[in-house]
Amino acid sequence: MSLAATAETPIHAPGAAIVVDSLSKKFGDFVAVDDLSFQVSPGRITGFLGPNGAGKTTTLRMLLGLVRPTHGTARIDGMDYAELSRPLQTVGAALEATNFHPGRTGRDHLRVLAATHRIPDARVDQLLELVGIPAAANKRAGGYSMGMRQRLGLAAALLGDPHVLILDEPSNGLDPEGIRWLRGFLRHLASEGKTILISSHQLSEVEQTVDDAVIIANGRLVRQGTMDEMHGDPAALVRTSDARALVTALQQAGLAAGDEPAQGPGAVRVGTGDLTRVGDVALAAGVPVHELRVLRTDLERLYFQLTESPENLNRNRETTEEAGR
Ligand SMILES: Nc1ncnc2c1ncn2[C@@H]1O[C@H](COP(=O)(O)OP(=O)(O)OP(=O)(O)O)[C@@H](O)[C@H]1O
Repeated sequence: MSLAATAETPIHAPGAAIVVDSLSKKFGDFVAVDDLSFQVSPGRITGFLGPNGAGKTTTLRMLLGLVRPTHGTARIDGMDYAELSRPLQTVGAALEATNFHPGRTGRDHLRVLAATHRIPDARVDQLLELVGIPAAANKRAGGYSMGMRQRLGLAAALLGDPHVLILDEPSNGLDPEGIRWLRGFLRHLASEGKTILISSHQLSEVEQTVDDAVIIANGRLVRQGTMDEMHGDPAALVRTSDARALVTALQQAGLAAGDEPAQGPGAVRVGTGDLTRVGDVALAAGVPVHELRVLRTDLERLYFQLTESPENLNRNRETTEEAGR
């Protein structure tokens, strides 16, 4: 089943473990989250994306029962967080990478958490190994780098082996190797059937990690769907020394084709992802081909188009003129 959806027609994912429905949060007169609806499917990594101040953390905090919605619901397994009988075993969350007692070692931090939920110490060591900080486990968390704190937060989230994971900006502070590690790690967890929701204000960072995306701006949903849907219909880019002859040949073969000046001289866009077919048509027409590749929608550009369009322009961004008043 396709997860195709627009801002107006939210995803209805069968068996969704996370369901946000008409969710709003006001702080005084300020609407931080505005009638937001989306669902998150098991076995998939969903990116929760939006610029700074868009309302991502507030939404995640409502899912975790830390902020009370003004209107609507944010449910996990069909329940408010407070209704979950085994919360740590249901949902693991890492909201901030800084909330560790600085004087406590990483291992002790996890042990305290484990003890209060009757989770054996063996699980703590297993997790420290799994997130790649066994050597740092006996050092005080106060001396951890941002990346190490992220890994410790991830271990804490996984302590109860929950089937839902909610991670706020998990790649913050990770170096490129750490980001690659995180990507593989989350992919492995998703392959086990876990439901994973990760927030980020940087699409480029999560683009290769997520299967689905929910994009918000100013507290409102602006787009959601699978990454394939975000990329749009497949197209081919072919570069030739005779664009006119190639376009004619492609059109005669029943393919939509036209010049694509944005891609430079001699570029032709073809409405198919089937590169073999395009190459065969060019060969049959005797037209030289200098380049042939799949043309994808630039997601970063799409993200900026969506989040910086006039109606979605970031309300938190004051002009210097306004700031000076
Ligand atoms: N307790 C609060 N009281 C008043 N305003 C708040 C409160 N919490 C959040 N806000 C405001 O709500 C808006 C959304 O904040 P939120 O932290 O949810 O955004 P975000 O998308 O997570 O941003 P970032 O990417 O910077 O973390 C911001 O303008 C923020 O200042």
